[in-house]
Amino acid sequence: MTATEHGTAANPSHSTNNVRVSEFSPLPTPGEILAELPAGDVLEYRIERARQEIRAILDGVDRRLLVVVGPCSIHDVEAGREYAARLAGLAEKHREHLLIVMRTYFEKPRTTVGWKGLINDPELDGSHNIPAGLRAARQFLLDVGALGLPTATEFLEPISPQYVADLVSWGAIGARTTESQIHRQLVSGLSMPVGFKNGTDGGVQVAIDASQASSAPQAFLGIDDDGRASLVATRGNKDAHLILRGGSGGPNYSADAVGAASAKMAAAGQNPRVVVDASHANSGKDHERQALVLDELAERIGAGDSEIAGIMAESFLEPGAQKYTPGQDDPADLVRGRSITDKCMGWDVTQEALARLADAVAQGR
Ligand SMILES: O=C[C@H](O)[C@H](O)COP(=O)(O)O
Ligand SMILES: C=C(OP(=O)(O)O)C(=O)O
Repeated sequence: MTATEHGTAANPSHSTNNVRVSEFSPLPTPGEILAELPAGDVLEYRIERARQEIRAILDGVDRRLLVVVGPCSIHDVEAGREYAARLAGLAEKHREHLLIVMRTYFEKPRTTVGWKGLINDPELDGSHNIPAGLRAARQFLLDVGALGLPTATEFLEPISPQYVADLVSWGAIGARTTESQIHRQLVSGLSMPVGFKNGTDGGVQVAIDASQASSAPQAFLGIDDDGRASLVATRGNKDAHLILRGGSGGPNYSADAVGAASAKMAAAGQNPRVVVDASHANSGKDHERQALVLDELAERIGAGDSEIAGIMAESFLEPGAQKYTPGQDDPADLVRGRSITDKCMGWDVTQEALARLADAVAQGR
């Protein structure tokens, strides 16, 4: 007789299922949450128009620069709304040269453990009130949309997009999940342009493969609007593209690195125009370096670069970041408008960096 963790091999009626699951808590269905917090015709029209504009920039038809900018993560919706209102002003000011899309990131991939974002833990205390998180994320997207500002997010979970993706104009798959078949399949069915980050080791081939895989039709397991497990058949996403974010070997935003990555995308039959992330490994996660990276990119754009379709930057009301551990730290002690995940550029630096990018586009495109 073999002893096991839960009994003996002689006791076949003992369940072998969900041995390490402590709870299943049904969520409201996507259909229920969408009915509670509907987009409405005006916002749907704006989102579709923003997606078309982003597509045109990625294809080089619209000569503006796509600028995906905003907090590393949304943890305080009220501060996030203030940031959005300020950014909407900049979007209007620079609309001739920049298409500004706000980072509204609600799901954080962690290197090990840590706060996983507003959807997973909206109360920042480890209580994981996911129904409240889904509603908070959706309400935030509605609020930002009402300002006329398009939104961008990372899709990290295969189920959460059903609750929020209709309100998103640009999506990303992160460096830690670009190689995942689940995420590539997901992108093949998403309605907006989606960029794949290169891997955390700096490898771009995984993102090129991802772009190819997601542009093809796929069939996989997912859920429908009623939350039913479903076979999902997709048409493929023709607007997949590459995001260069640097890697463990260092940055990859130099003209040579961008040129090489762009040529590899073209050779694979994928969009050669790329988005360059000034943050993450391209700035060594140093928020002050982000502005320097953006200036270098602006210089090249001003000199006529045609490979950079867009840039990404992490920015919030206050510069830097503050350490926060759910269940240990008190949310009441947090500095308002400062990131609790990666370090962000502060507002003043952001304004100046975007103004220089707009000037560069005016000069070079
Ligand atoms: O942008 C976000 C972070 O870089 C990513 O989520 C990893 O964060 P961590 O290394 O702090 O877990
Ligand atoms: C997690 C992010 O980036 P990366 O996947 O490049 O680490 C991000 O942009 O928030």
